[in-house]
Amino acid sequence: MSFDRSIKIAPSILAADFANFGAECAAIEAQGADWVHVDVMDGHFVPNITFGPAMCAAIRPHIKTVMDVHLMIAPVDPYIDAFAEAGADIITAHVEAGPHIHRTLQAIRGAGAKAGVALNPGTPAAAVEDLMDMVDLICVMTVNPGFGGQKFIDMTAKIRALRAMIGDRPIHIEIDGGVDPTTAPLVAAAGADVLVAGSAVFRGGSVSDPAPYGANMRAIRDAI
Ligand SMILES: O=C(CO)[C@H](O)[C@H](O)COP(=O)(O)O
Ligand SMILES: [Fe+2]
Repeated sequence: MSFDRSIKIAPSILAADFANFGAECAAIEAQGADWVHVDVMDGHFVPNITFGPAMCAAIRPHIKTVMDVHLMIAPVDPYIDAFAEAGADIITAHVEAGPHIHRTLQAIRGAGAKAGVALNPGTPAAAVEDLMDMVDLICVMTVNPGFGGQKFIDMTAKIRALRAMIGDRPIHIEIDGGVDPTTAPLVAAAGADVLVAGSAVFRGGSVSDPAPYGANMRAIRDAI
């Protein structure tokens, strides 16, 4: 995976048809998705449960681009190898998920994946200041994690602070939650390059009628 600073759209399959994940991944890629974002929730770190490494391994053959795995679980470390073996290109852990995020990021890279760190809306940019040499991606949550379809929380000041902190290092800034044609231009202007969008991409479409996925992604790109 080479570094690319251009704007990328990463549809979250949290908004896909849960009975059809493989076909949904293929459909969003065919419609122009740059990455596929996979939300793993444990009912403990966040108040919702989704899926684990076996599901990631099952959808991996249906993803040609990048499988971007967002872990909303605690603890993280016991599961890193399983998600790496499932084919995750990027594994993102929350800074709030445990006391040893530095060790977690080392373990993610050690398992052969790119390392991401996520910040909840209530966590300041300064929480990752000493991790700049440990991360490939910083995920700024613009909702409180746990559910799709929530209202965007403005984190543009945090994104600007992170962009300044990153300087010319090859680190992505990913935005997750409530991204749509109205909010995407704000976060892109602040310095984000990866836009996760669930409901705004999947609305109106299906595997048998995937054209709305493409139109929804074009609407986001055109708005930026
Ligand atoms: O991590 C997440 C929620 O915790 C999801 O990736 C996010 O909410 C995307 O969904 P939407 O675009 O519908 O807000
Ligand atoms: Fe996510």
